[in-house]
Amino acid sequence: MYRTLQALRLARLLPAAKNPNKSWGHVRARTSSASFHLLEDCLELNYEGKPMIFNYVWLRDHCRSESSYNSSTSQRVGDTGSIELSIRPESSAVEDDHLILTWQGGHVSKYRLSWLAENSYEEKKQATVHPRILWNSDIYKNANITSANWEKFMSCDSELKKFLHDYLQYGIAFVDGVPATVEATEAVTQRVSLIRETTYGRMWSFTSDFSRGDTAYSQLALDRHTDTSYFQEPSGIQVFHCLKHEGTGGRTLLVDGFYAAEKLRQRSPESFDLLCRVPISHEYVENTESHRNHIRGVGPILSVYPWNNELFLIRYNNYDRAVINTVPHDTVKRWYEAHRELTSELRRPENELWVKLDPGKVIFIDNWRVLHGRESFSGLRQLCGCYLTRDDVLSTARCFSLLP
Ligand SMILES: C[N+](C)(C)CCCC[C@H](N)C(=O)O
Ligand SMILES: O=C(O)CCC(=O)C(=O)O
Ligand SMILES: [Fe+2]
Repeated sequence: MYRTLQALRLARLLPAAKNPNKSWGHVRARTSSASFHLLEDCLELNYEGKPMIFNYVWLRDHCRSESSYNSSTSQRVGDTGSIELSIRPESSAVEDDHLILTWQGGHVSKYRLSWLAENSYEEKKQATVHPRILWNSDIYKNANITSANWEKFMSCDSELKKFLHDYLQYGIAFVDGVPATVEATEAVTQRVSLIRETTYGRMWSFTSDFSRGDTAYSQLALDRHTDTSYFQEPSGIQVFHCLKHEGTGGRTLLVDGFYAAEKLRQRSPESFDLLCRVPISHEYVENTESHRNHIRGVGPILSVYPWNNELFLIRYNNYDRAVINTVPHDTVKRWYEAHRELTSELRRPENELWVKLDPGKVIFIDNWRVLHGRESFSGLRQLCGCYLTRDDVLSTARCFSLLP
């Protein structure tokens, strides 16, 4: 106890700013589980056995006092543009599980130690942003995930929460018993997110009538792919509801793109890195009597968060991939090798989940993760659906505490 107090006093007395030679020195404070010392431009904190470092500008910018932060709107009030970039605290202490810094000019900032720990880079780089269960066909089937029930889904938050939980884990989720109409399909999507209107409409309902300049509007088989890869930000969710099918074939193929990409990362890290680094264009060019579009988006096949290397997006659509003209010939050769390796993983039969979408069954597909395709078919087949925004489904999930 005595030593703790002494250390605290020492920490307060030593003005870090006026002590350049000793700036990284041994200004220490201890409570039962925390110690810290002041370095040249940052503070090193050891909390519950974990070391972490906070820059002084960062600390001033993240002050949670009323004049710096509005806790009822969770918005910053302080002006980051007027913080002295070489700012340093004049005194520092740890008291009651808080770090207390007094800045030049007298402003006092107080940070809960557990808040600092949760928000430290050291913590974030270890943590998974979006925990998931990667699957192949057996893994998915053995998990016995049940579909949500339309009636309950529309009225009961616990049914929606379970659905969202499954959707976040597997990147696909189903609602059963939905009336086979566009209106009911729209209603079911409104529980989850907002519709992303595109050139195909808000809600779309299509047959193989070639009404648009795209092979989706045919009876042909479609290999696994993600949709709207030609958007700078591909659509977050794909919703399908087969309203009618009088004929054969037409099953839906689903492949977990992240399962395949993680296999590639294990087998061939250089190929994985290359697919993360090389930007590729995708294009939607439509020139018919009724529709003219020329949409182009650029981005790598795989995207990972830079701080923890976690995958968050796969764009894979060989139909819509545009001319590659931004990559030198030697890199392009390596890129084709890496693309082939990923394609082989995606095409492994054990990774393919085939489902027949019958009227009543609405599927939600995470279009940033799970690829879809279809078997060729005969007869009249009417499919309706829409794209939904990704930010809003994640927001719904956070409101249920399903994501940090
Ligand atoms: C879903 N819906 C039929 C409306 C549009 C299909 C878009 C097809 C396009 N090749 C793509 O992959 O984005
Ligand atoms: O017809 C289908 O089942 C899906 C076609 C497709 O890939 C799409 O519309 O995005
Ligand atoms: Fe598609």
